[in-house]
Amino acid sequence: MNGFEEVHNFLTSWYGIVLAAIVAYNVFDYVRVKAVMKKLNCVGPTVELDGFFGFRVIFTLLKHKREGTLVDFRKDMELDTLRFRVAGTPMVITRNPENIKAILATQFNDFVLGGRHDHLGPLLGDGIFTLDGSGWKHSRAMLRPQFAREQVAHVKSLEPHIQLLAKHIRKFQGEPFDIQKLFFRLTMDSATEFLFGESVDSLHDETIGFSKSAIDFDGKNEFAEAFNTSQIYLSIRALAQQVYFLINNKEFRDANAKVHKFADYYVQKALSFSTEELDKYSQDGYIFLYELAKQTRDPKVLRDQLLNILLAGRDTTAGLLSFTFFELARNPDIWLKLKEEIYNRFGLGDDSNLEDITFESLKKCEYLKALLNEALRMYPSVPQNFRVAQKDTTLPTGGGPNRDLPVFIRKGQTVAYMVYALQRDQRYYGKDSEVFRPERWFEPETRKLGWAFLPFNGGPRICLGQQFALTEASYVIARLAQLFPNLASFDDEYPPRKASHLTMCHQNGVVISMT
Ligand code: HEM
Repeated sequence: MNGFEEVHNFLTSWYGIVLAAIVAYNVFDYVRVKAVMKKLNCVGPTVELDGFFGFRVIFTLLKHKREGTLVDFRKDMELDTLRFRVAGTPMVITRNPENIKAILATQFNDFVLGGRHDHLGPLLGDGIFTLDGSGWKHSRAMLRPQFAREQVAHVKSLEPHIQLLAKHIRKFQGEPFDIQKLFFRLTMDSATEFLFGESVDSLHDETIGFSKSAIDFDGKNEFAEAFNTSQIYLSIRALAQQVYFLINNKEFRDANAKVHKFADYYVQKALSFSTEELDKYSQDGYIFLYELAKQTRDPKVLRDQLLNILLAGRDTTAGLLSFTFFELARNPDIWLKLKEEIYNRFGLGDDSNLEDITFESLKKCEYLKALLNEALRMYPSVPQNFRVAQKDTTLPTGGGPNRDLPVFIRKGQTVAYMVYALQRDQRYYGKDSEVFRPERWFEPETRKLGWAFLPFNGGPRICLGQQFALTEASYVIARLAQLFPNLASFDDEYPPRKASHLTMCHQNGVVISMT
């Protein structure tokens, strides 16, 4: 066979055709991308050398996850914006505030949530947190008014949960305990009460004299645990990206079924009431489900939206409280200043006037506000997040030799934005950006931060529960300062190891003592 015949045979074989198609596709794509980049007046993202197709990155990420340093990975990267591959899949990451503003606000319509609906769908269905486009718009329009009304009212309903939390703390009699575990139970109880009209009472247990048999219906006791289990699987599905469907075992499906059973029970109860009855029951206290049931009678819509909000609001608030107490316990001077403010405004001890602690009066506690800002800066509950380009587009800056030209983002490209890294960047927070210092929030520099402080996101998808969360966290902190003036840390590791699932918390808990 001569050379010509060999080439002819290769080109007409199946593998020859496949290879030629791949080459042709890549040439066509290259030419197309060059033309689009010229039209959009931008350059390609700076590409980081990432070894063989970026397979090394997977091992690096897993190592960081195991060690509780996943969010610290990339924090100190030299460039603001770059592209690297994770097991062959290109990913652009940025911590530049201008780029983040473009993704979330000025070029909002160029980006979508990507695979979130597939990853979280088995538990959350179609709701504000999982939907894009018109489905999201509709959800947001429906849910927004509920938050405006709720903001003012909800501190009173927190007090019974605080009393239970205090019982748990007292039972340790000054010995060290993990307060993070208790905060996760507290926020589950308060969130279920606010959303469904009845708490799952996960803080009720034998150790403080409650019997487990005191339940209303089958499934209530299992709910909190099932929700936690399901959330772990959801975070693994989100990590698994395109192969998310492989994570779908019986434990996950059973946990979802238990959560749905619980939610369905309350949805059916709400649907059995007329509008007048719903109004009457709401008079005693705000119930999210009952307000929503006045707008829609569709049980699936009600269930999905409630679970979306529970997922968005519960762990985030528990994480904020846990990190705040972690730092308070390590910093006696900050704890002292906080107590001074709380005692001056609301008094001290069991007999302080609870009526004085309201949404409005908490907002006037400037040191408490600075403390929460600082906790959200150093430990944002959502430390990194993703969007996917739904068309060829650009990010405003980070490309070219001086890293100041617009960067090309192709359709389908995942862009990760690193809030944790951004909020510890010395360019915005100064040389002591790694120091927990609430006082910085009284300095003029922090007024100019703009998009460099983003714990609640920005743009049209900004957190709906921001005021709700800050009010709840403020109330819990103020009440604990009144009830337990003495606080000590038993965590000897700093910086703390952080577990990063869908949200961030302490990998090893927050061990403190309180009396
Ligand atoms: C410290 C507490 C909280 C933090 C740090 C926080 C942070 C965030 C962030 C970063 C997002 C954007 C997620 C994204 O678009 O990918 C978000 C969305 C959302 N949050 Fe929060 N959140 C907190 C508490 C709450 C609470 C208590 C609620 C409700 C009771 C809530 C309800 C929501 C909802 C409904 C969304 C979706 C908004 C939309 O997509 O239009 N959040 N939150």
